[in-house]
Amino acid sequence: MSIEVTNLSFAYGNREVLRDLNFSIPDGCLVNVLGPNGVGKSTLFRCILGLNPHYSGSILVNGKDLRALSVRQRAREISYIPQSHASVYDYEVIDVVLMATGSELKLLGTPGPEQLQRAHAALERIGIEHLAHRTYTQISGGEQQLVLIARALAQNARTIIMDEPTSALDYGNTVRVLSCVRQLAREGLSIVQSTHNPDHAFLYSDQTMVLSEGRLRAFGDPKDVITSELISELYHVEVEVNSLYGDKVRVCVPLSEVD
Ligand SMILES: Nc1ncnc2c1ncn2[C@@H]1O[C@H](COP(=O)(O)OP(=O)(O)OP(=O)(O)O)[C@@H](O)[C@H]1O
Repeated sequence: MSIEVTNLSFAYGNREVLRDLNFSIPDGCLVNVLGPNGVGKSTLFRCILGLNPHYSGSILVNGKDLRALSVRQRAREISYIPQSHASVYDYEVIDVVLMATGSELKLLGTPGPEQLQRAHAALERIGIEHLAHRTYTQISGGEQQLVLIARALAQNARTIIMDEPTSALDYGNTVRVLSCVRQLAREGLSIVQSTHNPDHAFLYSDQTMVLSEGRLRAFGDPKDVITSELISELYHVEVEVNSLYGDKVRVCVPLSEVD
């Protein structure tokens, strides 16, 4: 099992954000987490990553409690693409990606040909090999996001958490990245990503998790989970869920636009 969460609750001070969550994510599963702004998606991710260590309940990643591991050991289990970040790396893109391989090196060791090859392969996989020698702080926000995804791949962890990975990407890059993410899950990685677009969850998730008012509102096949009733309840927008191509694809249409 990639991630096992049992009776997880978490509060900032006396403000409870997550309440008694229970779920398991098997290996090779692509999970989309849906829920309104401020519901606690990033907070849940930070608990899983061990960055919010003062939770109650239990979280195991690949059978391990990450709070008990060193930063290096954690990096072998899970990689993380945060929602936003300050562009502090005044390095070439290839060096930013290479940093992901740091957990494998001895103290003060430098990356060797294997790490370099993996970093280039990750850039190629995301379709941005041409950016390898550009300065990270001088590429666009969307390009930086793609670099961070390549960096997560180069880290070689079995589980990846992505906090709204496509929020800064144009339509083409969104489709390319989400379809690459789905392929990575098919190859055995477990990927948990948050999204604000239920259509993405239909297209690019094996399982959809819905958080509402601190609780796990639903978790399962996106076609079972994403209904017009649930979307209306979560976002206070009336939608119709339409089925296309013999129900291979479903899309949400806001009723206010078609009435
Ligand atoms: N460090 C913090 N200290 C106190 N409260 C926090 C902190 N971080 C987040 N919160 C609060 O906890 C709640 C959950 O925040 P979180 O960022 O997890 O939501 P989210 O679902 O990821 O939101 P969004 O979709 O807008 O990114 C929010 O009400 C937020 O204001």
